[in-house]
Amino acid sequence: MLVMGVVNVTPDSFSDGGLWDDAESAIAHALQLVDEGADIVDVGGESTRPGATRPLVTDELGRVIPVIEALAAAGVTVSVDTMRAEVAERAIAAGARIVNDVSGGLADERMLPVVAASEATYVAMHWRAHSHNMADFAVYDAEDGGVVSIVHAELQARVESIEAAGVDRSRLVLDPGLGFAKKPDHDWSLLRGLDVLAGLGLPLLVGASRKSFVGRLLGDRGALRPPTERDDATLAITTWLALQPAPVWGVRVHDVRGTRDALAVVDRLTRPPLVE
Ligand SMILES: Nc1nc2ncc(COP(=O)(O)O)nc2c(=O)[nH]1
Repeated sequence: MLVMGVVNVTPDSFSDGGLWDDAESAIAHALQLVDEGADIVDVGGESTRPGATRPLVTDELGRVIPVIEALAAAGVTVSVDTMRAEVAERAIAAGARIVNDVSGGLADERMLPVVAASEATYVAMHWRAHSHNMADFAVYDAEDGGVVSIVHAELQARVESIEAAGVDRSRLVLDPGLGFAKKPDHDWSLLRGLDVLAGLGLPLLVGASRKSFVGRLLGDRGALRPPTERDDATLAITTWLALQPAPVWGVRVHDVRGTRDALAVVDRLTRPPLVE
């Protein structure tokens, strides 16, 4: 299971906005995550939390490109977290080897041609435009099999479009998009239904870290547990994922050190004994 560390170079991300919205501190934080055991660093310049105002492309580029250049030059495997083709293109040129597109190619019609023209790995996440329209959620409950079967079908459709655009499936990773156009119950159902999504035959990336469905579980009297106090519960999810018969390709996390600790424990307890 790969560990993808999150570096949001944004002033307004939901869990760590503004902590390192300048290149120098973002680079330092990313290198620290690598020291703590991150296999990949995911650099994002646009907050995806509900209601966030979109930065200009120039602002998003200004945030992520200097960070990606420095990290790639330092030998770090970098993914760029962007919905914009221009940002993906410039990030690949700067050394990013993965394009992490929360829209799965739906937000920018130029994205798939850009990815097709590259050798980058493409993470396509399940997403719905205008995903915070409450009406979107009802459909998950209306149909039998619920959210898992609908996300499976919608991801399958994305895979077909992505392949048709010339991106070989060997470069594809899928992601259920926890917290995007879903209610908390849907997120928990998707975690429990990852084996169904694995039936798509592609690696899965899971981004549960600090998400609001975790905050709601831990909160009391209706209040959400604050994002920075959700890491322990996130580790429990990561541990549970690592114990599944077919563990996912990777987890996208803020707490890399804790994740590595949890995976070390799982490995020690599940590793076949050298001698009986
Ligand atoms: N592939 C993928 N990318 C993502 N990017 C941002 C966020 C929002 O969380 P953040 O604000 O902590 O980055 N979540 C995901 C996710 O779940 N999967």
